[in-house]
Amino acid sequence: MTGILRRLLPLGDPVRKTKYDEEFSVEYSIALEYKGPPLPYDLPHASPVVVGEIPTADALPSWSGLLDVALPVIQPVKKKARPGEDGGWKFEVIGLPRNSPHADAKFDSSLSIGSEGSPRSQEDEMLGDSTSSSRYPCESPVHGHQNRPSVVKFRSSDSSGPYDEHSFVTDSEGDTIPGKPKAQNSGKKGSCYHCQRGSRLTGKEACLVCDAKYCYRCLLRAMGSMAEGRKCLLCTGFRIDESKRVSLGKCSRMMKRLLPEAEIKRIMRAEISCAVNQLSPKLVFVNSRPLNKHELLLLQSCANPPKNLTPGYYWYDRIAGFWGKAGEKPSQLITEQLRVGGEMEREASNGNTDVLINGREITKDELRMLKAAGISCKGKPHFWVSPDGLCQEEGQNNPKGKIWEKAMTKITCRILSLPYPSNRASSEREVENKKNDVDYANVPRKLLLIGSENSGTSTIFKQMKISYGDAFTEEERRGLKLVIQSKLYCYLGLLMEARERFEKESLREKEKGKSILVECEVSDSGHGSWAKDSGREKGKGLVIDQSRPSPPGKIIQKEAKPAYAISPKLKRFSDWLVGVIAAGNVEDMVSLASREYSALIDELWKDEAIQATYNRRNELEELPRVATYFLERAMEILKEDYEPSDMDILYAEGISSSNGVVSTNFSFPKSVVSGSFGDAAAGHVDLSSYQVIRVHPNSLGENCKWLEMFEDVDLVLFCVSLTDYDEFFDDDSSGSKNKMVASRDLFQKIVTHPVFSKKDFLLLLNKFDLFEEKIEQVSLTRCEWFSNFNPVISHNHHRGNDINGSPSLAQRAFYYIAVMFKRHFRSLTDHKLYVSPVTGLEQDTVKDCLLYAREIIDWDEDITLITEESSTGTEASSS
Ligand SMILES: Nc1nc2c(ncn2[C@@H]2O[C@H](COP(=O)(O)OP(=O)(O)OP(=O)(O)O)[C@@H](O)[C@H]2O)c(=O)[nH]1
Ligand SMILES: [Mg+2]
Repeated sequence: MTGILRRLLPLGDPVRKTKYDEEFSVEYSIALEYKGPPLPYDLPHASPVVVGEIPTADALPSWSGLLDVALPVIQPVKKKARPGEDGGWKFEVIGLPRNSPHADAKFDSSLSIGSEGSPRSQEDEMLGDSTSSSRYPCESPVHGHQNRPSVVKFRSSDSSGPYDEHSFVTDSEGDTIPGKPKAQNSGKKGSCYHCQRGSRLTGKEACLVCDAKYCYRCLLRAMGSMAEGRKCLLCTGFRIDESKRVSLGKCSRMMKRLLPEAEIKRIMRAEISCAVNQLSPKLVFVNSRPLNKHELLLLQSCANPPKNLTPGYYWYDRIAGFWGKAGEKPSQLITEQLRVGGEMEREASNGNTDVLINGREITKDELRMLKAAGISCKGKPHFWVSPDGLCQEEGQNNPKGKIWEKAMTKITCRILSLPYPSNRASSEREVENKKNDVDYANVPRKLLLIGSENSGTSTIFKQMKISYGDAFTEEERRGLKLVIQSKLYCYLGLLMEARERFEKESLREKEKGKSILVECEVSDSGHGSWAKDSGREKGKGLVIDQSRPSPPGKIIQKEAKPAYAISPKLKRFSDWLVGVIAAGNVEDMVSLASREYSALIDELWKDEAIQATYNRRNELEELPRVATYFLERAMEILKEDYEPSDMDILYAEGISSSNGVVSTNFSFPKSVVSGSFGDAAAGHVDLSSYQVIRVHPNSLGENCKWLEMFEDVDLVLFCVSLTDYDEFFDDDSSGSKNKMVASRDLFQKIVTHPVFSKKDFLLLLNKFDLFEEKIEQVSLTRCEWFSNFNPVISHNHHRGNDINGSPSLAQRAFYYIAVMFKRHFRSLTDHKLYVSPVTGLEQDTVKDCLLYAREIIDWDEDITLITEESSTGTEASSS
């Protein structure tokens, strides 16, 4: 033991951050401080949790969590209901994670927020004892915590996986997700963990985290809105019990009886897609090495991925594609040649036959399978097996036969539970092999798509995928839906901020004495109702005679209500929304409680002040153009059952919420034979497959170190937004920095990275459509790098070629920029830079880029071939 943990103190009072309406959920932010012996790490802050759905009287924002591996589990136990008092949460230490250096530390068993370590208050007493039936969900004897001792002993884990069930793991983004021990039922065996009624035979649903099981009547009370799927309220935010991963998204009959279909769909989707429930790469060991997030992604997104991948130790034969659990025979044939995990060891599958396949000693069952395939194993040979099953002894060019060709192999594999390639895959391979003896000839050409922030790489990637790649999966669509909905809230937030600005402006105008008059129609009661097209300024001193009543129906002028003002209720909501956006919590809010707000959003969007702000959107620089596309359909998009169309996906700002590495595969003719892109049916066409991998610069790590992952790409597509030339951002080192110059710097970093020293680069100068508009308004010389741009402009010039056929201003500027990049590239390398204009939102221009990319790759391969042939020719003649 290293010391005694005295108490957890709040850093100031818990703050009720925002509360904008009684009937909606409340958000709290709590910060706790550790007072004790020094710890070797920083304490994370508790993140606010929004609890949706629970009615006000019972609303109890629940938060519970491990502060860190070595700190105790704490959870709120009671709300002090003193009127006019904010917060007032009492916390109780309920246990310690295993392996904690403080495992035998002593705790104050009840710790109060707001009044340090105070004993139970009168209010506590009034609210009742936590051991009896309670008013709040988390006070109830869920998990059997009703008689909480100061330190709870956890049941030890029986898991043999590479993780400690209660420790923290990092998710795919490197964030820490706490685990939780199994709940213990304090009632009789087999009863509901909540009401403690029923028996083993009573239907129950289990929490994915702590495995507490609830009966039909208690399920919703215990699990609330199930924002992360089937988890108790107190388990929200915790990672799931890995043994339950296979049941993610699989709905039980009880849930079907309990909830409407749409609700079940939402819950199941949340369960599969929410960030905390994702498999952590660090828990998957391949050939004795834990994966990183890129490797896990590669493994999960390959053509033939491992089925039901859960944390554990696996071995993988990269050459033939065999995959199995460590120490066991192969269970599957997955896509070969994936760069994941470490090197396969001889003992990987615990074989004891002295016969080796690709360096692994095979098991007895595999030996039987080889015999059934007619492959002689006399003399304990070491085989080299290719993905198509071609078997030859190491170091000899003498094929022993193909494993998968014999009918007996299939039967033997069935009997011995060994993997066998699926019909489709094996027949495809045969066709391919017949077509071309070299098996690796059709390995996809890899294109790496990268560019600085906002350059349009995700739009181009999506355009490629929609047009030629594999369709978006259900999961990808769900991710995109979250991206679209979150961005929509951000656009609304921007409008709110602008509204406030406009309101202040108009008040200032008013103070100066200018009044705004609007036309309105007199109603039956003699009052004027506001006309829709309000806002004509009439100047100072225009007096309206209010004493003479006007007849109904007559159009009169009256002073406008303060423009851009909104009701207090909308103002509260607006402030709250802006706060959520500023705190970067939009996605959580969308996935947890979005539908609670739809009525308010509807009201807000229809409000005159917001509409008036929206009508001035051209003045809002920070509001992207695509915002219009989504805002006009706000209500449709924020609905629960909204399914984004391909167009919505294309216009969305991003590909997934994590913005990590994404890839797509497609095929199109190898050379320009058919004349039609991707048209395999037109005549004899040699198809090549391609893979486009899009990487966000933020995920490249310090000094772009992750670029090493892409050493095998055939072409780098570097994307630059042409409209960046007059845009600036605040840079830590150099103050305000031009975005085009920043793009050039990133380009230089990538071009000069050692793994790319011999790579071809195709520069995509994107957003040509916007550039054409901008260049007419803003000179290219706004960017210091382009200060020499001085085109001779014809008098007849207009957009597109002028009437004499000479290039337009935009085209000249484009060529100039292209030349500047080419010169820069030349100064860094000894080869040529290819450049293409593109408009990411237009399919044709993206298609042209792909055709160009194909030509560069094909041409490069031809040149290599010619060079190789001529050099072997020279050798032959000289010898
Ligand atoms: N008009 C127009 N807009 C474009 C074009 N390409 C991209 N955009 C828009 O520009 C914005 C940024 O594009 P993205 O594709 O998200 O850019 P990105 O490189 O993925 O940027 P980050 O993910 O923010 O780093 C989006 O709103 C796109 O809709 C284009 O060619 N023309
Ligand atoms: Mg983007």
